[in-house]
Amino acid sequence: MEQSSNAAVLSAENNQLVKQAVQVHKFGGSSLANKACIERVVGIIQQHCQLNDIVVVSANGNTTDDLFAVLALAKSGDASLNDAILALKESQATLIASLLNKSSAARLIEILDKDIQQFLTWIDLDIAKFENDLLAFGELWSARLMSAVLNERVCPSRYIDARDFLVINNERDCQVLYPLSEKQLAHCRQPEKLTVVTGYISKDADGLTKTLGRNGSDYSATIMAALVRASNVTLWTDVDGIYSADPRVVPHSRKLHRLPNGVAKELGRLGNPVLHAKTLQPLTNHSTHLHVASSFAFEVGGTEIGTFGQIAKQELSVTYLNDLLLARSESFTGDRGQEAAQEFEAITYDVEKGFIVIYQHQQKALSQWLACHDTEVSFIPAAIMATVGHKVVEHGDIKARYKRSLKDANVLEFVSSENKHSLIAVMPQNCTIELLNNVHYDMTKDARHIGLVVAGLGNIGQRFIEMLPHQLNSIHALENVHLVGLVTSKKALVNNDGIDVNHALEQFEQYAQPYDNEQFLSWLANHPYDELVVVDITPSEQFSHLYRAFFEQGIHVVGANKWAGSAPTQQYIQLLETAKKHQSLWLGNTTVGAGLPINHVIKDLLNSGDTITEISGIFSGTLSWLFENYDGETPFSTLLLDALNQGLTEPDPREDLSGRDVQRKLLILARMAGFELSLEDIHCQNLVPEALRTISKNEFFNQVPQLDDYFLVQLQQAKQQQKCIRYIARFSVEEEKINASISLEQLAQDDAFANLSACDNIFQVKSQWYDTNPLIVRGPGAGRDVTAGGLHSDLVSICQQLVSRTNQVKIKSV
Ligand SMILES: NC(=O)C1=CN([C@@H]2O[C@H](COP(=O)(O)OP(=O)(O)OC[C@H]3O[C@@H](n4cnc5c(N)ncnc54)[C@H](O)[C@@H]3O)[C@@H](O)[C@H]2O)C=CC1
Ligand SMILES: N[C@@H](CC=O)C(=O)O
Repeated sequence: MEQSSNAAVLSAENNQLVKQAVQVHKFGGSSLANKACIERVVGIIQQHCQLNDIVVVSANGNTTDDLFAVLALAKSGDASLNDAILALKESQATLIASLLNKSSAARLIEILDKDIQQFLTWIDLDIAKFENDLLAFGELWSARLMSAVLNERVCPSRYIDARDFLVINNERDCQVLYPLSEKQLAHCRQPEKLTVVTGYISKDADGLTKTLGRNGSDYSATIMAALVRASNVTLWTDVDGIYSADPRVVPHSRKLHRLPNGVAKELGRLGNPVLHAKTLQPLTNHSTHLHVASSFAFEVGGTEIGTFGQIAKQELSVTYLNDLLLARSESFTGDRGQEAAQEFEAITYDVEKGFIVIYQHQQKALSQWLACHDTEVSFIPAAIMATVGHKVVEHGDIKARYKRSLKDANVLEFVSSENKHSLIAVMPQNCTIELLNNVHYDMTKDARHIGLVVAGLGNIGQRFIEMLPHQLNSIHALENVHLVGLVTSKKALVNNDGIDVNHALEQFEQYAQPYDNEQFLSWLANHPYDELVVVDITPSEQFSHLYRAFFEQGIHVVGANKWAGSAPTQQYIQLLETAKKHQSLWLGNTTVGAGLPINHVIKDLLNSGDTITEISGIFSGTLSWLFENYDGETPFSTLLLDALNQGLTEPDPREDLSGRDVQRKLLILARMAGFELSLEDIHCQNLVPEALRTISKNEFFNQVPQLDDYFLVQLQQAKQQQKCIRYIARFSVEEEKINASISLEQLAQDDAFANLSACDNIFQVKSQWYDTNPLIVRGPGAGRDVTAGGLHSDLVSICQQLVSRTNQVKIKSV
């Protein structure tokens, strides 16, 4: 088979990456179940691994179960043993032949034959002595095959049987003898070959094969990370992360993008199906981050476990463990109770009340332990349900909510865990799926973390930020909104743990860094929130070109920027389609009339079945303000600079005077009203003299008095006829013919468009229902407060819509 283009990255001669920190990638059995799965994994390795990384593998698919079955048949002397061994051999041989070229396959099948012979010899001798050796074949075959496939298709690779270096004390504790294992591993690794290591197996000091127990391969991966001081471990599995409850039974569980170490450990201890407490043990002493990601959807971001700030610390999850025992005894009080809890790694306990909760299989051992203490004990079947979150026991409100949500359940005991990360309810019956769903709903219904990125910190952007603290504190829909990014044309400040909204602009000044769009988009693609909203308060066409990439990533946009809404027709339609396809929301109400609700009016008429036939009025706050104030006494140019200083005009006021700004607004409204047209279809009278159109903005300001004569003449001519001048936009449809124009008109002094407060916009809408007596929306159409306020209104509206969204759980088996 041909090598992929990525193979070069991993080839020995051309490897630039060897010196980067080592990463460990672990692939579980379901990720390696068949040819297609293994090929997917090879693709992941090509994309995500460097040559000096370590790949840890579990046994392919159900191989371990099959080996256990063979073991059981061998022990019982069942007649079907030979058939079972043959079937196992066949399935391995088929897998090998499907993935490798003929000669490599033949070589591996020959070794497989020898392994099977070895099986048979052990069975003849005494299989009970070789149980672990037999089970170890699952991982051994898997590692051997993966390494051969990598050698053939990707890069030089070598597999290592973990028993050649990994030594543990015993199977019960599985404590690694680190110095010895580290030394032995160093001998086994070859730097120019990608190492594939068997998960799940190890040996003890006597050289006997030992397994690492349930989910042992995950533990193998983190042990490997500790041995080589890896920067990162990725557990590639069949779920795309850790959820706030088991997503197989709680469909509305949320993915937890980032989990603090302590919380993850507690979750593992209390029954999370993906994480196991043992897995996290080797990572406690150094700064390795752990990722859980799906090998079936590797483009979807998984869960990162490590050290994080405030936002990640707010996450809550609900977990449970059934089939436990609640043991009560005098011996479980005081120091002796502590001792028992430690000895049996109690799930929970209370030394004042004298109880501990353990697994049912521990009953015998606990009874033996108690026998020496000569005290009464009572055992009752029990289950626990826990709400887990960073220091959750310190939050009285969460505690109260948890108790309320369990008020109808028969809870025997509530316990706050010692590490403070869980509130545990002990119940005398197994926890039902229904109870789990109800409690999960109660505990997490408000949890939906929304990241907010603000692009543009000028005139309007700064006001938006100033208003933000009050908004976040007072609007319920914004409860879980976190400011995480600030962007201008030159610099960006991004903080996954949140930017202090009260000092956002100062922090931007202090910490923002130069950036480029690629960096920005790559950060957005990997953001750790349930949703991300970008608020575009730039005047930039270039920034509007990023919308498509935003939408492709499911990011929502609130825009004051008029470029995207008035883009060429095909581009605009494509944007709408992309947003729809990826369920991205896009609101741009401030692009027309600042905060005025003209967009709501038009949408409502259309949604109700009306047909719009005309839209006309004054759509420029700047030009409204100028012509309402211009009486020929103060020069027009002085007024223009005044409007600029009040924040009414576009950053370059020629956008207003040229009619371009109004042209865009008319186009946006006409599109909203359901018509397909482009800027070129709108005839526009440009009020900027030719000589001032193409010069720089600064030069324009120097020469701005050149405007004065023209406007004085226009005003005088109008006055001679007892009229005034106003810049009017008109759009109408007659027998499917569209007329759209913008021009300086002379209006009678009592015209509806001639008597506005300075800066007001007026929108006159005619429709089938509002025909002879048109509908009018009027009010301030520009300015810092109304525009920033309008943007906040859009943000609230998006967040309200997002609250009702449920997560798409991506699990292979669901
Ligand atoms: N002034 C008003 O009353 C209204 C303004 N608007 C719109 O609000 C937007 C902002 O206007 P102002 O605040 O007056 O502009 P401004 O010029 O004061 O500020 C613009 C900001 O955008 C940033 N920026 C420019 N290009 C960028 C890029 N490519 N990437 C990232 N950031 C970029 C600049 O660094 C600056 O921080 C404009 O689109 C304007 O049309 C909309 C409704 C009303
Ligand atoms: N410059 C614009 C600002 C709002 O879009 C205007 O004056 O209307």
